[in-house]
Amino acid sequence: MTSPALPLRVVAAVIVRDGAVLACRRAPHKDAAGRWEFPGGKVEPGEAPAEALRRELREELGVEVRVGRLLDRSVTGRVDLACYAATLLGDPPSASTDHDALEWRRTDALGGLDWADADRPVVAVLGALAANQLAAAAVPAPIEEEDAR
Ligand SMILES: Nc1nc2c([nH]c(=O)n2[C@H]2C[C@H](O)[C@@H](COP(=O)(O)OP(=O)(O)OP(=O)(O)O)O2)c(=O)[nH]1
Repeated sequence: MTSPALPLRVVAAVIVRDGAVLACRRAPHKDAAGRWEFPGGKVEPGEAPAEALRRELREELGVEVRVGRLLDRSVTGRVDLACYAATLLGDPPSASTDHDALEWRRTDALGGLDWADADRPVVAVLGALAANQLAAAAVPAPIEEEDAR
């Protein structure tokens, strides 16, 4: 008898800068090519979510981030996606190993993109946040490593 596949534990960063967030389009060589998402990836065994997120952003965008609050965690199909607000510690990324387009957008302008199904809940959360709430969420929580374990 086969058991249902376990959810895939994925973390993603909503990087906040000057009132906008970074949306990324999956490159042609990735699954779900052409769909928009927030940068991140799979959590490895034994890794804390914030640690996985910092590793993924270093690998794919070449940036260092400070991880802030958990904005949303939802399971959609096989994907268990936890999205954290984050801020850049240096310059913004100019390219990605996993994406063929990077766009800074205000949260009220995210709806026009073709988002991955798993990202729709966080896009709805972002659409309902005021600019000051978004900025506050990007400030790191003192217990960031414990969030959403
Ligand atoms: N990074 C990321 N992945 C997402 C999002 N929404 C969503 O459904 N996914 C899915 C796509 C993939 O099935 C999975 C994560 O894959 P990935 O390709 O980004 O992760 P990875 O770097 O660890 O994987 P890999 O290239 O080693 O296979 O989660 C999102 O907003 N960000």
